[in-house]
Amino acid sequence: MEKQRQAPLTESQLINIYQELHQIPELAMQEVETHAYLEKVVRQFDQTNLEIKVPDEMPTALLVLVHGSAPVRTIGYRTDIDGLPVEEQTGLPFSSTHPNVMHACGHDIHMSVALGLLSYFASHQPKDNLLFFFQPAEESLNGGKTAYEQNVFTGKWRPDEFYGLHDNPDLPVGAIGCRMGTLFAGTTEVDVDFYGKGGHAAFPQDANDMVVAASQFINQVQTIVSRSVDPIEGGVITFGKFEAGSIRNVIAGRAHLEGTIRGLTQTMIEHIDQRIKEVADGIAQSYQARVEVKLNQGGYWPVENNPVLTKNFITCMKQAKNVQFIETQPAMTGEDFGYLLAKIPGTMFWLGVEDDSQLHSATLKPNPKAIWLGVTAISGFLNDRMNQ
Ligand SMILES: CC(=O)N[C@@H](CCC[C@H](N)C(=O)O)C(=O)O
Repeated sequence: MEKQRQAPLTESQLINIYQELHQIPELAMQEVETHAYLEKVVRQFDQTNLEIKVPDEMPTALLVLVHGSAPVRTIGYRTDIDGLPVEEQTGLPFSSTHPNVMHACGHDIHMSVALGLLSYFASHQPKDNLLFFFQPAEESLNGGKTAYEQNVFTGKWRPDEFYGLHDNPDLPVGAIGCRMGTLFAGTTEVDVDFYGKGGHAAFPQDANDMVVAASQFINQVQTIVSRSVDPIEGGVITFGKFEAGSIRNVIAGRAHLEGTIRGLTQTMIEHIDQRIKEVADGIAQSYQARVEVKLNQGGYWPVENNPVLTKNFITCMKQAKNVQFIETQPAMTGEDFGYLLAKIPGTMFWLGVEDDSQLHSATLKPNPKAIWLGVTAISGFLNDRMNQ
């Protein structure tokens, strides 16, 4: 018989938590205030079946194990906790209080859902063990991979299967989206540095202008996806950062570019990586410049949903009376949960937050009603899974 304990968090308490978390976004591996907030909330739950671990190797991570009543497995639930270097422009009364940092990817929604689930299972002891992993550094620095490599998931802290969500502004509020196979792309971070010769703006013949070389490079890489990638498979190359020069009348001797490459298979990512290097070398040669290309995939592997667990997840969500389930297409967003799913089988899925703004936008305003709907849908699934 399940023992009733202290009441789980209510919808309005969870929305309040979301608004408080929204105000304190922090960048990858710097999530000190967020970590303290999460730990404070978790310690207010009924502790009877809870065990908390803060790994020495990753002090902003938080693991909470809910001991089951008759466990046959440990089910993992992962949420990311970091923000982005974006200056918020939502005008919300609970906007970020941290200059130039914002929860522009909805990780505040993710954390609130996880806390809702955890508070529910702290009050209603699950049958299986449940492991909640509050993961730092999803947006950069691949916190998932780092945690795995630092043996955070050892012994009783290793889940047998892993689940995690990402919010989606294009889906109706509270809808659950998922698909068999690849959900998200793999990504590679790419840095390109062109080195030439600075000089006076008036004497271009004595200099070697890297604004021109890097601009040509940017134009030419646009042809990689349009001319070297199978259109049915697709791929993405975006350079979001271009730095060169210091003043109008000095020719820049250096240009620095930062971008991201995306593909739905590892083969495609490696193909695009190779073409980037070739284009950069060609530009360097034609402009008599030197170029350095650095590619780093880290843990951003394609997010491959496990066939058996995902079929079960989709079936359960489709059958749930209170859940709107939508079968989605693969997306070119990246996620270091892809690395964890390559090590531990599981499923990633979307939670609709219905908004006109896109992820990573300064005006993103996810609909907070998604939190309660998400908690209801996912706790239903987890209870279902534990009875199989
Ligand atoms: C869901 C989402 O937006 N994820 C990020 C993941 C970052 C990937 C990595 N830092 C890169 O840029 O390659 C995304 O940008 O898709």
